[in-house]
Amino acid sequence: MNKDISKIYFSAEDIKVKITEMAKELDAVYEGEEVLFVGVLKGSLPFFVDLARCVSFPVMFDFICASSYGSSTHSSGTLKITKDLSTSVEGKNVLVVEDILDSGNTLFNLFAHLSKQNPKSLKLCCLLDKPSRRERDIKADFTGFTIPDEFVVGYGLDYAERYRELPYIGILKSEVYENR
Ligand SMILES: O=P(O)(O)OC[C@H]1O[C@H](OP(=O)(O)OP(=O)(O)O)[C@H](O)[C@@H]1O
Ligand SMILES: Nc1nc2[nH]cnc2c(=O)[nH]1
Repeated sequence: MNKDISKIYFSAEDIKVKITEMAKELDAVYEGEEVLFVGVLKGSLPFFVDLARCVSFPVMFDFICASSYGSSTHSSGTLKITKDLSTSVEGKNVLVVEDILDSGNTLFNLFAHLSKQNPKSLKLCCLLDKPSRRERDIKADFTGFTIPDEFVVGYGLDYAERYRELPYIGILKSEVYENR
């Protein structure tokens, strides 16, 4: 285990099992449809590719690079889009694929941005949900794990750009961010 992690919350195997369950849920909703998966970079990347390979319907890929955190464990509340989508979402089934829904600031603002572009449908799929920290009225249509108010890293989730490569999701030792 990485020395900065105090506890593994979800192992690589736990994540794999959960993604298989989520893919079945998605298959039931999107049967016979083509879906544009919109990955919110950078944190969603591992989840995005693993999920896309597990579903049975045809998937198109696009990515938006949006962040409201920077090098902090608290949301700034404002969304910075550094790379927008490369295709139009108009008339398409759009599934936004995210690693975590926390304050809701990022996804609330992103949904406002995407819904203006008239997609056929617009839904949200998050691997993790931290409802106790919500500041905006937003819910995921598909959720993997609901977690308490702890800052987690790994499987795409970073702290100051580190730990994204870990195959599991764990809790970062508080001294790592308290000592910065
Ligand atoms: O609900 P919120 O409080 O807005 O938090 C959720 C957002 O925080 C993380 O992104 P981050 O801004 O850290 O960027 P990253 O994906 O590049 O790590 C995560 O990927 C979500 O986009
Ligand atoms: N790495 C990480 N990024 C987040 N963004 C919002 N919540 C979190 C979290 O718990 N961990």
